Amino acid sequence: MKSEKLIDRKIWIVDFGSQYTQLITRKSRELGYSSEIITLKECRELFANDQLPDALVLSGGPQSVFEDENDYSFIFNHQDLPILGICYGMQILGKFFEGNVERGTIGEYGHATIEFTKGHEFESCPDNINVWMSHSDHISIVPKDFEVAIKSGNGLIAGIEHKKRKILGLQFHPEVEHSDHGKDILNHFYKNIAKLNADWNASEMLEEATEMVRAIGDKKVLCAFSGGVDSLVAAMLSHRVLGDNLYCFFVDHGLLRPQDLGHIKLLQEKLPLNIEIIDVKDLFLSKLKGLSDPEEKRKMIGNTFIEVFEKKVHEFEESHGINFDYLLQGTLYPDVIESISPHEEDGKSVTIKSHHNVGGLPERMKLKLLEPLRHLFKDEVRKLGEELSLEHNWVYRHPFPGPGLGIRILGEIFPESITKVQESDQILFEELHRSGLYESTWQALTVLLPIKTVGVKGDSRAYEEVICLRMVNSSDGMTATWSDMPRDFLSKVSSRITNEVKGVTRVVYDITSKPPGTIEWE
Ligand SMILES: Nc1ncnc2c1ncn2[C@@H]1O[C@H](COP(=O)(O)OP(=O)(O)OP(=O)(O)O)[C@@H](O)[C@H]1O
Ligand SMILES: O=c1[nH]c(=O)c2[nH+]cn([C@@H]3O[C@H](COP(=O)(O)O)[C@@H](O)[C@H]3O)c2[nH]1
Ligand SMILES: NC(=O)CC[C@H](N)C(=O)O
Ligand SMILES: [Mg+2]
Repeated sequence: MKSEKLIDRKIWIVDFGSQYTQLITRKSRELGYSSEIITLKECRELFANDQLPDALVLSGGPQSVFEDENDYSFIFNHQDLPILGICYGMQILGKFFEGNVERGTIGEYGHATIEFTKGHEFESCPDNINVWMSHSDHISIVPKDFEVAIKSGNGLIAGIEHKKRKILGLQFHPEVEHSDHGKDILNHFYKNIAKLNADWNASEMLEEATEMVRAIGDKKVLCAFSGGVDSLVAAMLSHRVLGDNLYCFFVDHGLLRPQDLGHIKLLQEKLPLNIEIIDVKDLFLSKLKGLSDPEEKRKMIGNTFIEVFEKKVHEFEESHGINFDYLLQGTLYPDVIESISPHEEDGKSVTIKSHHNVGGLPERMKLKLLEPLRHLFKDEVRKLGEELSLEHNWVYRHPFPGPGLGIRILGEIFPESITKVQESDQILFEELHRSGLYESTWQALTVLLPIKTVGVKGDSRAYEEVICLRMVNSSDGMTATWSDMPRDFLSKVSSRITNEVKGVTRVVYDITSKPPGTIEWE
């Protein structure tokens, strides 16, 4: 379900299934334009209700226009609507406006040079630039009323512009990092062709998120509060509206690090929030006993979270006469995007991992979800945290997943394995802080590998387990590269872990990016 707020967005991006669609939103927002991804179906419904954006972007996509039977006249009949077609989106323009699209045989993948034609120079772009291509079909004859605006190094048409209307087609992907001046190219479209004004900034984001909370009225809200950036920002902005109607609960499932409980206690002391710690360590451990499959573990953790909150709801009804209407969570846009799919009506995409907080609530709970950050990316949430004047180190705290160490102990979870990860994690963070490297990586963690290797400790043979260090750089967790940490630091952490953590003889460093790896190991 889309929020009604969607119709206030300046730019809508119709998703045809490109792996880069999400980046178009990001880059547009970085340029200061509010934008949101929608499906073609949603676009058709909104247009049918006379709801139009200030500009529409048609994304790339894996299919070929030769197999596309959609009628796009509902879009193109709007003479004044600024439209940008990227890759597949440009081929849709080519077909609709009766140019010629040729089915590709070899394709053009990777870097290519492009050149702007005379009269079509783009602001802040030099004449020749390097861009990222990923297509096989191409436009061979420019449609009527269009001109070639950009040519590629190998003579193909790389961009077309309508002579009178505000329509631009690009065969390459300006949204990816590999395209030089990609953001300038998008900006040229928004600013000089579509004539939009930038409107997206921290106070606008805060106002919009607050409005979602205001809209629920005088209701009791149960907040799933982890102390992580997302739920902290969600709770603090909600508290300004809800005051005493907001009740925060922190679930101690026993899969936490020492730093997490410390952080919660500090927040309890320093914030105006009403935060209760629910100790359910034994419940979680008993539920997880015997489980070793990652998805089974994740689902069990997710369900147990719900069970714990359900009990709280009853307890408050019975003992305090308080009825909760809403569950407040720090769900972010990437979680929401993952559940949008252009291909299936019900919007289900392939499940890589079941996140503990997006499984939905059972019918019987009657709680509605309140997710004021559901339109934002992590770095935007951090900006909101700053706008709310929250302490810098709270806002820039590394993310920590809801299932906690449960997904950092591969296979079955035993109490001794929890201790090993807790202790190694503690050492890693002490050293990150000591060396001033905490903010040079986006997320740091240790994983326990349940395999034994031979080592030598104090002249005797050791046959013990392995700790893997993982540190990554990212902006929103959707993609990541491994952090190239200084050798001295890695060596210090490794020797402290093998010396101080019982049962660990070997430390390895994970040098896998995402994709193909994910950040967590399960
Ligand atoms: N231990 C917990 N107790 C209560 N709620 C939790 C707990 N862990 C996670 N949640 C809920 O699940 C949501 C998603 O978790 P997630 O880790 O993605 O966000 P976060 O903890 O708020 O921020 P961060 O990503 O920085 O760790 C949280 O916003 C919070 O609502
Ligand atoms: O709240 C959460 N519940 C989860 O179930 C979950 N799984 C992964 N993560 C965090 O999400 C980011 C991306 O992780 P992955 O690359 O492993 O999918 C990383 O920051 C992970 O720590 C989770 N957060
Ligand atoms: N990336 C794309 O949008 C590709 C469009 C189309 N599938 C092609 O191969 O040409
Ligand atoms: Mg967290």
